[in-house]
Amino acid sequence: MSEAAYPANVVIVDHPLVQHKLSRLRDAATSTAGFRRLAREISLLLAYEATRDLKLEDVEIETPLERITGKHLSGKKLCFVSILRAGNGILDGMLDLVPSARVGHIGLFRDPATLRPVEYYCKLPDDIEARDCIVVDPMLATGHSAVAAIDSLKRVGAGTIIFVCLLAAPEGVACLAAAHPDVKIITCAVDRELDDHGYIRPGLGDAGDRLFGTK
Ligand SMILES: O=P(O)(O)OC[C@H]1O[C@H](OP(=O)(O)OP(=O)(O)O)[C@H](O)[C@@H]1O
Ligand SMILES: O=c1cc[nH]c(=O)[nH]1
Ligand SMILES: [Mg+2]
Repeated sequence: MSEAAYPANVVIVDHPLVQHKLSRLRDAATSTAGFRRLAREISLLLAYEATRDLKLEDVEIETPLERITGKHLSGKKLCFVSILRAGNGILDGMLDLVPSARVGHIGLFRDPATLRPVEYYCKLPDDIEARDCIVVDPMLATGHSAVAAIDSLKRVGAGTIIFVCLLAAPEGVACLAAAHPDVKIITCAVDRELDDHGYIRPGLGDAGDRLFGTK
């Protein structure tokens, strides 16, 4: 997928720090501890991009020297939604930047034979319909997991939804954009292709296993 062919709702974060950290995440020699730390650091930078359209309103502030009109956040409150388990590797960095956000968890694993997601857990804030959601998962491969998670959020009436990942495959971008054209997709890169096992190539391997050291 050439850059010109991306759907309009795709944002590639080309900041030098993000691209540098992404290369270190891709490197097979990066340790579990290093991978986890890098995922957290890069997520904080992605959170900066994902929150750039938050609404502001005027607020009166007394500085030590004078009274001014400043700005503070207004509008809908935020909820981060982590697609378990690898989403938790992104969640921590996001919460570093927005510690007051509520958090939902949707547990999905990909059936290795069908590459279809199987839901095993869902816990969302009671007031989800009053919140905008940032859904986090490091990998957008076929796109089926992201579509299933966003289907669940829309069923319970979530507000605006943004999807944040580290890496996407062209197939995943196309699938998510077709199912949910209203959802902005923020990623560090769109890689070449999916392989026959549904892995992103060149990719970074299995994000969950690299984050948690399970293989
Ligand atoms: O776009 P898709 O083809 O649906 O694939 C992407 C999904 O695969 C990975 O999770 P995995 O199923 O390996 O579960 P894990 O997070 O528990 O490791 C990844 O974290 C996504 O959730
Ligand atoms: O490349 C991939 C695809 C799905 N899930 C991963 O962790 N990596
Ligand atoms: Mg995994």
